Amino acid sequence: MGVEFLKGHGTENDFVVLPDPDGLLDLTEERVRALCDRQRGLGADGVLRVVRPDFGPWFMDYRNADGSIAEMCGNGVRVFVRYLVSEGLAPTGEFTIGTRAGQRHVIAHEDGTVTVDMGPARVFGTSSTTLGTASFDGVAVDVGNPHLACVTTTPVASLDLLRNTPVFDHSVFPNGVNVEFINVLGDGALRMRVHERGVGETRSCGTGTVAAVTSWLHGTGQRTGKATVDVPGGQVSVVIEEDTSTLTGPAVLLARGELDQAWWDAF
Ligand SMILES: N[C@@H](CCC[C@H](N)C(=O)O)C(=O)O
Repeated sequence: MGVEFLKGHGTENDFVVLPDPDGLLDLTEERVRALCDRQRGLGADGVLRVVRPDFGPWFMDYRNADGSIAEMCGNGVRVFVRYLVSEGLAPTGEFTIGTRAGQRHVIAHEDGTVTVDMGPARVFGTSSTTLGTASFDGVAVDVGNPHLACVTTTPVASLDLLRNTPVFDHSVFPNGVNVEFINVLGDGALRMRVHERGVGETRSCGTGTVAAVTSWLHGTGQRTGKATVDVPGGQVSVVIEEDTSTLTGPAVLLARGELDQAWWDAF
């Protein structure tokens, strides 16, 4: 028997899902890197290991494509929830899951979309980033994981995030940072591109969209509000409240199979 896997995505932020209810898989950094590699592995932005702890709700063990561990992944939660519901491990409707950033209340809707209570989005300062020769000012936002969310009038479609890696201030972000570039399309309508810590550019980042809306509101002197966020992989909706935030968007499972045991054992 090989290792069971599924492949899924949330607005094209894609994940390998590894069901591991009893926590038996030895998910090393090297295995994560191999799984996420788009040539020698299945290819993904990250891995979601599905674990059932002795106490408490199903736990999402999230890993970035480079093998690093992150506290939270908003798109990952939606895909994780879709997996639990499709397997009959959780009901359509409301329940709670565990993440490294704490427990998250979710709603699995009948139409396949998922709403995630993302917890508070906390502004903890301002900073800037350099991309190539251009500099962007932004707001530092903690959504369980760190973000630098930069609202800019430079069309985000024109940015070269493939050849350029955002340079950031390590004294503000000692553990690295996810960097968002945001255009305001209208009241309550944003467009975003993102360079994720531990991955590179992705086609969507759920926590990043929450940071983006928080940054836009902050810039307009508001603490609460809502917006849709267009990302290269689709669109999500974000609501920012005083004490918490929610993210709603699609979640897709597209394949399942078995990893060859010899391939797994090679790492
Ligand atoms: N794509 C995720 C965020 C994943 C973690 C991030 N790369 C980090 O290191 O903090 C999302 O949808 O939120």
